Amino acid sequence: MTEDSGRADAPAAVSVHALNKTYASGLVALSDIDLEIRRGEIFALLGPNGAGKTTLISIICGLVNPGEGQVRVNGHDIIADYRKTRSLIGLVPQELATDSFETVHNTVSFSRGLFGLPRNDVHVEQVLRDLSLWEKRNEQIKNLSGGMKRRVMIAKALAHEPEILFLDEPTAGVDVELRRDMWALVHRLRGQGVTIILTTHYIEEAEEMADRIGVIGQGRLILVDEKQALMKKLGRKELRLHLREPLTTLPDSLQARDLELSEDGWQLVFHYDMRKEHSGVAELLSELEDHGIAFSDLHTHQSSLEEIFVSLVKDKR
Ligand SMILES: Nc1ncnc2c1ncn2[C@@H]1O[C@H](COP(=O)(O)OP(=O)(O)OP(=O)(O)O)[C@@H](O)[C@H]1O
Repeated sequence: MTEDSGRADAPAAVSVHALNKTYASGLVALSDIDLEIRRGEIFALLGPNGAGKTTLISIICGLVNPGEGQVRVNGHDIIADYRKTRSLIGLVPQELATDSFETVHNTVSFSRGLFGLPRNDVHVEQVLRDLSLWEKRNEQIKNLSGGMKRRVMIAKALAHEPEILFLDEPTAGVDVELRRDMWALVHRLRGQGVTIILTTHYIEEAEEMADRIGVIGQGRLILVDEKQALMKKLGRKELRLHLREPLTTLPDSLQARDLELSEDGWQLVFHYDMRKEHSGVAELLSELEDHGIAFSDLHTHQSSLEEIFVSLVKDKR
């Protein structure tokens, strides 16, 4: 920890300004990203495959060259102060680095040395114990199961006591036990003041873990919000009623509801918040009955992540 951490005027853990990235192939992976990640928070970058999450965190971690724009880590520029910013960051990548003849303990201990830090067996032991790797400390990495290798990747990322930990798709293909251990570890680290940034394409994962969520789609940061506020926006469900007789217009008393009539007049679509105790569905159905509007079929539908992104992007325009 630096002496200025926790101060109200301390720089953000990560500050990204006007960042653009176009790969050599011509693919625009990031467009005009502005983002501030606060110290000590758990921030989830949520987006579908190919949205640009890995590109963004790889730039912050110094693994991919930024195109245009500025990225600062604890106030230090990632290019001008590369060594400094890299030493503040721990990264658990999506891909497993496999097949090492080195032992678990040495791998984690060497990783610390790569950042120019002195040996610290107490810290390494703590990290290995936290990740249930202590019993395996003398195993060669190549002999470990996939789950254990993933634990080693996390241990390596923590070896140099980073202030900011990046987890790229941390639970993709991970067993329940590791998932649980990982979340416990994340909460412990947060308790120590570590900033945690994770990428995910699961709303549930972002919901379970994060203080704030940034939604990214097609290289654009669509919105950044407190988890509670965002989950409210994402919790919309749709009820679709197929009518017995087509309607030409909605009765006046129904106009105020979040209700749409399809163009052909055969369907009514009602949007409601599944997180609210009173969805309004019962009232709607009884009002329809009062108006003599009968339906032959109904079904409900919860917006998929993809649709939510589409609607969020649309709302932005
Ligand atoms: N080295 C590269 N060269 C060219 N294009 C790339 C490169 N790396 C990624 N891309 C492309 O950039 C876009 C963003 O990829 P990125 O891996 O950042 O997305 P992501 O949100 O992390 O997706 P995923 O969850 O699938 O990892 C994708 O269209 C991807 O194909």
